[in-house]
Amino acid sequence: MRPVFSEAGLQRLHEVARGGLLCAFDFDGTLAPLVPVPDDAHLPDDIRERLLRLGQSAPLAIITGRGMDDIRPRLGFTPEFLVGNHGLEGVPGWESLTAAHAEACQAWLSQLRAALPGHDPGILLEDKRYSLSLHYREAADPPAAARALEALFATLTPAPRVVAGKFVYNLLAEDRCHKGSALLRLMECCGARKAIYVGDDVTDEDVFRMGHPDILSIRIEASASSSAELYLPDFCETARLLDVLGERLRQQGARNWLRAAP
Ligand SMILES: O=P(O)(O)OC[C@H]1O[C@H](O[C@H]2O[C@H](CO)[C@@H](O)[C@H](O)[C@H]2O)[C@H](O)[C@@H](O)[C@@H]1O
Repeated sequence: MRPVFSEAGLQRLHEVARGGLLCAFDFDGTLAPLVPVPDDAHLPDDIRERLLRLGQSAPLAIITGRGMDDIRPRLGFTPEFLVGNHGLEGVPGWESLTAAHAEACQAWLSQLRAALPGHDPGILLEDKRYSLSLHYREAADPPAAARALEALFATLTPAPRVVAGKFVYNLLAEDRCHKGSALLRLMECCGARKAIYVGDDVTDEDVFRMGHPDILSIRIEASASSSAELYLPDFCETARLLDVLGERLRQQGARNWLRAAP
């Protein structure tokens, strides 16, 4: 992994920052700072303004683990593509696949609601209809809560795909719909030549590990185990990345081809 703000990193950024680029972002930890309570997360005004400016030069996609009903009001603007539930919701053409996910979630919900009262009260169950998140950031003993949750997941039927994140476990139905396949589908839908994808967590690795030659992947925070090509040291550098990317696209005369010319 190389830093974005290095000679080699900027060269890669400049290579992709031309017409035909789709700019895609994760939400929590990438566009919005992480906060202890998931419901308190918000998009900072200065990031929203930068995204609106960037959106004049390239189509925007937000691909988040949150449900669609949750993410939409947090943005305060409408990107060309909004994908929720780690790629399960909002991808054009995939609408018929969601019913099986909803059914699996209902089964897990009733089993978890019966079992969770015996566990740390700091564990938070987030029902996102097509996937579930179990947060343990606020547990009295987070490592013990994580171990107890993992043991509990092993008893669930049908067996979920468990993806660990930042003080969270995501329960997903086994499927090929994930952030990586969602991004490829969005590129196909809008005819994007290249994409840039910025994310910070484990489900973003579904994009990074594809190693797709037309996708420049950027992780927030360096990590030896990540497959992302470049990194930003922390969330505070997101604004700078949006500025540099936007400026470069403007210099290249790039236009958001999905919007009518002004
Ligand atoms: O794919 P993302 O947009 O990054 O969403 C991933 C999960 O984000 C939220 O949880 C995370 O952010 C919370 C707010 O900062 C934080 O409290 C929590 O510890 C993090 O795991 C969201 O609640 C989940 O539904 C998303 O899957």
